[in-house]
Amino acid sequence: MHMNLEPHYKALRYSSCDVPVGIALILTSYTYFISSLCLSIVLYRLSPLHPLYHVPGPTLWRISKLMGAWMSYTGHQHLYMKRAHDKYGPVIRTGPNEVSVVDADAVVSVLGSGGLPKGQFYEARKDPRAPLNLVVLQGEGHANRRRLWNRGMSTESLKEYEAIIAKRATQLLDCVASAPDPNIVDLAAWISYFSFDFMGDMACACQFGGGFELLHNEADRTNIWPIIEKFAVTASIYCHIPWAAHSMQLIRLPSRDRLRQFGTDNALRRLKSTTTTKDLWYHLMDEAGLEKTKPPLGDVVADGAIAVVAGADTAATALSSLFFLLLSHRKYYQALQEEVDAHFPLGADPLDTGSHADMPLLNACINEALRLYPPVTTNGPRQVPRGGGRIIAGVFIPEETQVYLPPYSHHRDPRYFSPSPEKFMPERWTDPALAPNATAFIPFSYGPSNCVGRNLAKQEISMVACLLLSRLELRFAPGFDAAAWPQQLYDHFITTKGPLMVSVKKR
Ligand code: HEM
Repeated sequence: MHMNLEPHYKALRYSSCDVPVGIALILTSYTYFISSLCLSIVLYRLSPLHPLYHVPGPTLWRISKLMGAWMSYTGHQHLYMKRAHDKYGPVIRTGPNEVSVVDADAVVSVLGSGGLPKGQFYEARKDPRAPLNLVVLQGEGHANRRRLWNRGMSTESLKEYEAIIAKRATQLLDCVASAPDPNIVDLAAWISYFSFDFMGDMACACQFGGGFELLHNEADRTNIWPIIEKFAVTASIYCHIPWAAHSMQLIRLPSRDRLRQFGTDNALRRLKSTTTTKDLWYHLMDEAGLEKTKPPLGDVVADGAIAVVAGADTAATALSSLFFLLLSHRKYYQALQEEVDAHFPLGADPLDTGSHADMPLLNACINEALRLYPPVTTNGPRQVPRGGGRIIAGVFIPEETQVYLPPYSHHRDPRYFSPSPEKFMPERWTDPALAPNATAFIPFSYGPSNCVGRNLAKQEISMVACLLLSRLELRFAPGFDAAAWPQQLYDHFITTKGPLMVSVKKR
């Protein structure tokens, strides 16, 4: 029997000499390889073999951190996390090797001394071309640097800073009170100008010239604000994905480069100035000579820049949220104004800090603003070190897992803030019957890496609030959609915010 083998010979001839067929074969096998690899990773991450199988959470989050990156891109990570906690409970899986915990005891065991170190998330925030700043330092290096910062935030140091805050707060008052159209004033923008100018004075000697002068220029001519926000947004997205974070360390990021350049320029200007003012720089540089060895200039430059990043936007968000809440609740606006008037009658200086401790409503309103809209909404995670897991909130969490303790979700948890955790209720801080669980109140985090600038921030917020309430009558601008304002608070580690339009009358 004769078989016609011609077609088979043809096929063989084409496959051996036709290059596209070869490439197609390689691509096909590569695609099969990659798909089966991805599929096996996905199946492993969902399977009972994964050490975090027992922790509940949305399926897509268990599979990949791409969801985390996307949530940060939208700026709504805090809302997604809160919704997931409401659905799945206090300990949820937010990534293949990541959990989020809402639990007051965990605040102490995770963030307190003897808790968990910072991990992979903070690696992504390191600038490979500059010395490390306080936020990304760990262990002994962190403790040594923190000593300088603590001196810069002592009670005596804060006393020294009062005059710097007072000067900028008065400038803010003048700008807001003399706005060209008193019926449409963007209070959030002016407050941000104030806090950038103030942090510039504190950490970069901008009070001696060459500073940001956003208030004076009525605009951000130095472009510092978008530089910081761009860096914050970019970093908040890529630090979810370890391989992307490592690649980002290798490539040049314009916002990171500009931030570094900005720090260096400020340092040079500060070094040239002959000031004897004890600002933050004075302490970071150890100009008093209290350390055995002087800190290297590069470290101080890195910390000067992080002071502006960590201190300006956060305090501005807190102040803007405070005014938003007061304007939305006139009863409390008036009550607080009465408290301010009682402490600062005509002729008294509302910038005097001596009364702050005796102003219960002021402190309660600030706490409520920090509770409902914490300026660091989700905060960075800690990481379980190698060498065994930990029991956190009663759940075994294996080694190398990243652990978030999101302030936004803690602050709206009815176990800790009742009744009505979603409501602005300053009396929960003044009426012992309504006392919240203070351990779950973590706007400044907790433990050895908590916010070193918290007392400065409170002083700044109190001084500005007293001054504006005593000198101005504020209302939402006609037609302003106040209900939409909280939706424009975007979580990018720090918080970006929309305009807060008010009408202003002098009192
Ligand atoms: C209302 C205003 C502020 C809020 C809500 C806030 C909140 C926070 C939070 C949540 C952390 C993270 C701690 C952690 O990793 O667990 C932090 C760290 C930090 N904050 Fe603030 N902050 C504020 C204002 C300031 C100010 C005015 C400064 C002054 C320069 C400042 C400087 C820092 C620094 C340097 C760190 C790193 C501390 C360390 O790692 O040891 N913050 N802040």
